[in-house]
Amino acid sequence: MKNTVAIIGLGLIGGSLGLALKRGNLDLHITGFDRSYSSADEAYRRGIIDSIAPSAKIACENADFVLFATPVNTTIALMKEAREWSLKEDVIISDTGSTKSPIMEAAKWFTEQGITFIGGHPMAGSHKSGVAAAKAHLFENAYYILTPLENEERLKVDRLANLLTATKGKIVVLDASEHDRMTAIVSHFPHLVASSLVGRLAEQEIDQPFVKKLAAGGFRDLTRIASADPTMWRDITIQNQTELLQQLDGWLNEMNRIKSMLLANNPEEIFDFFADAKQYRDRLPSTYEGAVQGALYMTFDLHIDIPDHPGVISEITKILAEEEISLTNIRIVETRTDVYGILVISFQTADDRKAARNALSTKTDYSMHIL
Ligand SMILES: NC(=O)c1ccc[n+]([C@@H]2O[C@H](COP(=O)([O-])OP(=O)(O)OC[C@H]3O[C@@H](n4cnc5c(N)ncnc54)[C@H](O)[C@@H]3O)[C@@H](O)[C@H]2O)c1
Ligand SMILES: O=C(O)C(=O)C[C@]1(C(=O)O)C=C[C@@H](O)C=C1
Repeated sequence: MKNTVAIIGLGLIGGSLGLALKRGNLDLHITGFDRSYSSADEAYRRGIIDSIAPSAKIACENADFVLFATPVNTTIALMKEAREWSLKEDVIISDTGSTKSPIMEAAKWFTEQGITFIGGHPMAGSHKSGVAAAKAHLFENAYYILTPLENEERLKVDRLANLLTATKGKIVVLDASEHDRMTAIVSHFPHLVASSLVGRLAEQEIDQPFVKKLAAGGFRDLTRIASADPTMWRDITIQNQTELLQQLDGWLNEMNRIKSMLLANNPEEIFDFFADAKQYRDRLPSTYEGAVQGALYMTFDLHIDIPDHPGVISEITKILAEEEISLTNIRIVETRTDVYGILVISFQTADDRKAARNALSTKTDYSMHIL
């Protein structure tokens, strides 16, 4: 008999999970519920789910796997409602939330009843939200973190991991509090900084209306994530308050250090500050090898969001050849940075890159990004 998977919340992440599970060709029936009927309907029409459930309760009561993909405070509220539901005895419940400790705290009730809840968090996403942005390959090569409670049976974790192999993510098991401490520095705190930088620009614009027109590559790269969904980030910020306060203290110390550096205006000290950051940043595992060139050799990179199959590269290079656009480098990125693109093509000029982007957007459906 087919296993039934219930996905609650059919936005970017729930939709992408549904697509990945479908692509995995597992013998599954996927049912979905979203409080927005139009999202559920779109998910059904795109083949992300096989049926629309009339409520979260009905979706979950028939399910072998439940995946909550709602904003994290909503997930906790739904987990509380689920205490009244008649779930299957051997159901495995998981979530996709960006925070884990409060969710695993709420999960203890399920464990006490003999019901399995294993926290989950795919470390890939976007500033875009909603089912329209869902992609089957969103999680490919990304870390997919699982946070089982201490006494969780290994077999249950394996069953969930087995289901999630369809995402082609790299499954790792972490302790929930360790997870929250790490995501605070690599994801949650940067989000606060990005949004506050945007706030600073908005403030300055009052006196200098022209300033926002000057916000070019640097500002845009650094603040892309500030365009993400405020409900999702409100909930993450509330749930990871303690770690964020720790990060903020560290940041304030760092800003004071920078202030002293600016006051001293010592060229060597300022050079070392930038050089140390560059050295570390260039060595991050997600930094594209070869993307950082010497100052005399500038390249124009196009990041293309592609599924993981070999024909794609020849399809793309064929289009570029037909258009007589030369490329200087092409590489596949094993791990991602802040987009889900995995193919990076470099061009000698901005015009070549523009022409390539135009040609590829006419002839393919792949999303493209210039970082
Ligand atoms: N966006 C990312 O980059 C990203 C990455 C990894 C994990 N996450 C986590 O995944 C979860 C979902 O994020 P997303 O980006 O898919 O958000 P999203 O806004 O794209 O989707 C959330 C969906 O949940 C639905 N929803 C809200 N309340 C509901 C309720 N009570 N019942 C049923 N449906 C409800 C919304 O209508 C929406 O369709 C969040 O917990 C987030 O922290 C997000
Ligand atoms: O790429 C982005 O826009 C994201 O914000 C994705 C991102 C991240 O911070 O890396 C955001 C939240 C998730 O929990 C995981 C991934």
